[in-house]
Amino acid sequence: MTGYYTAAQIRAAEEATGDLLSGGVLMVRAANAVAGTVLARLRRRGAGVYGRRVLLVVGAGNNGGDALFAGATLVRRGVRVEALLLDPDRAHRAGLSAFRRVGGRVTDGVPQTLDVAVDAVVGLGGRGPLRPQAAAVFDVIAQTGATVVAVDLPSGIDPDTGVVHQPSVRADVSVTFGAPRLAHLLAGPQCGEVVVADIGIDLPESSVDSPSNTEVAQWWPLPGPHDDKYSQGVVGIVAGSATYPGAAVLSTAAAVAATSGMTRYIGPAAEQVLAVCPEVVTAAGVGAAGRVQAWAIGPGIGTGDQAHELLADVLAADLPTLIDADGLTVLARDPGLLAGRAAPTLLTPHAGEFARLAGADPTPDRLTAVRALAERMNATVLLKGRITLVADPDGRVSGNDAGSSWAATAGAGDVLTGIAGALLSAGLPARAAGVAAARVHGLAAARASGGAPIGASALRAAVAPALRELSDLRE
Ligand SMILES: NC(=O)C1=CN([C@@H]2O[C@H](COP(=O)(O)OP(=O)(O)OC[C@H]3O[C@@H](n4cnc5c(N)ncnc54)[C@H](O)[C@@H]3O)[C@@H](O)[C@H]2O)[C@@H](O)CC1
Ligand SMILES: Nc1ncnc2c1ncn2[C@@H]1O[C@H](COP(=O)(O)OP(=O)(O)O)[C@@H](O)[C@H]1O
Ligand SMILES: [K+]
Repeated sequence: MTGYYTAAQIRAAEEATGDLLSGGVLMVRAANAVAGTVLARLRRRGAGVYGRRVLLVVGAGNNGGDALFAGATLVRRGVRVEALLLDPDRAHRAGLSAFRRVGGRVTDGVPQTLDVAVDAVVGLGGRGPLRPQAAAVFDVIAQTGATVVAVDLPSGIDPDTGVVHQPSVRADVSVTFGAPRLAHLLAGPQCGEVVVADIGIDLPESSVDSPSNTEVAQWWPLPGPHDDKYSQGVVGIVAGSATYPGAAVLSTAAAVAATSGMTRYIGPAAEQVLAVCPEVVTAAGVGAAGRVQAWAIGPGIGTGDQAHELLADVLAADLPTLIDADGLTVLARDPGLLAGRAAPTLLTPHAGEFARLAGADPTPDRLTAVRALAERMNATVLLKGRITLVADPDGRVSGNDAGSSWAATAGAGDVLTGIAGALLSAGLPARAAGVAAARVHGLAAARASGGAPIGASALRAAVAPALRELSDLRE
């Protein structure tokens, strides 16, 4: 599990090292990591590092200090390094003299040919957008095609909320120290590859995490020698309508693909569902469904009285329940439906449904917003998007970066509902079910796409190949 930290947590851990911080040892370690990352990127762009060109864009704080010490190391390796000081009077003193001592040059402009640009404008101390002077520098850098290495995190991104201010730096790689910051999850696509360097600081367990693929693979329920169709979880899907039969097909078929065991379907699209998945067991209503270990309700059910009645029936069963799409719209009008529930509830809104439930848009600070709604609803809330965030009422959050945005297509949410519902029925806790489903959903989207746009049916069809790939990681 990778934990993500606030700036205050990182600063506290640095301070706890005492002499290592005050004596500059931490900064030397950080600088070594920056130099190592720059050298690796220079090698990736072509043979040798001697004579290659690197520009350090240096701000007024310790973030700039990291880059100047790294620059000194690079100069000693024969790299042609120049430093552009945004605020020369406030540049890190010791760093600047170390850089100058070995022959590092200070410059006023961006060289025309450049291999790597180092963003050391601001790190944990950054507030607000990139100022105009720095923004103009990075505009010119973009034209050189240089690889952008961010020290700690790209400047212009809030370390704790991941808010990407405009303008801000977009990095190819971010090299950070001790542990990733919240921004590396919340603004993942802006950070590029994240390299975490050990600088010898200790951190407590984080309340925000993201599982590795191996962890997701270990959690995933697979049939064992003593399993039968009931022991692995039966999920009941309530979805679809005469207007939206597709939602029923996508969510039910996704549940069938996600786990073994049994999938039941309740709704008016039984014929269409059976045409795609003859293994699904259909029933006339929630009460007539027979044995079910978890419910997933909402895609395409409509928002009228009948949908309300269905949701009330499902919730009254007090089994683990996922509520999505129209189910969320109904719930937003009558949040009392959740009263008295003991079983886990997983709400899976996109931004619009979130706003209906919370009364306000989840942006810009999605982490705070999803935590607040989970606490208020006393339910686990999965906020969809490129970065999916799954919050428990106690404030713990698991996140997933889909890695690409091919899943941003109509019906993809129905597929997520089926996958997560199946995991709930297998007994996974709501937050784990949500984040594991989001991970496989993202992998399936990337796999189905291969660079071309896809529809939700293709995404659903790629769930099995994605799971096959994951199962290779099981120990
Ligand atoms: N203190 C240490 O020994 C260590 C510090 N580390 C580095 O130090 C960084 C934190 O250093 P600081 O606390 O000095 O803070 P930063 O260097 O991140 O930024 C602080 C400076 O930037 C200015 N600033 C804030 N927002 C700005 C904006 N949008 N545009 C332009 N300027 C802005 C502030 O006025 C302040 O002068 C970390 O991110 C990390 O890179 C690491 O080297 C580990 C050890
Ligand atoms: N930009 C994006 N990148 C990756 N995944 C995304 C992106 N936008 C949405 N998704 C994912 O795709 C699905 C879309 O769900 P939803 O908005 O409910 O669509 P629908 O209701 O049409 O099925 C969710 O799983 C969501 O997390
Ligand atoms: K930076």
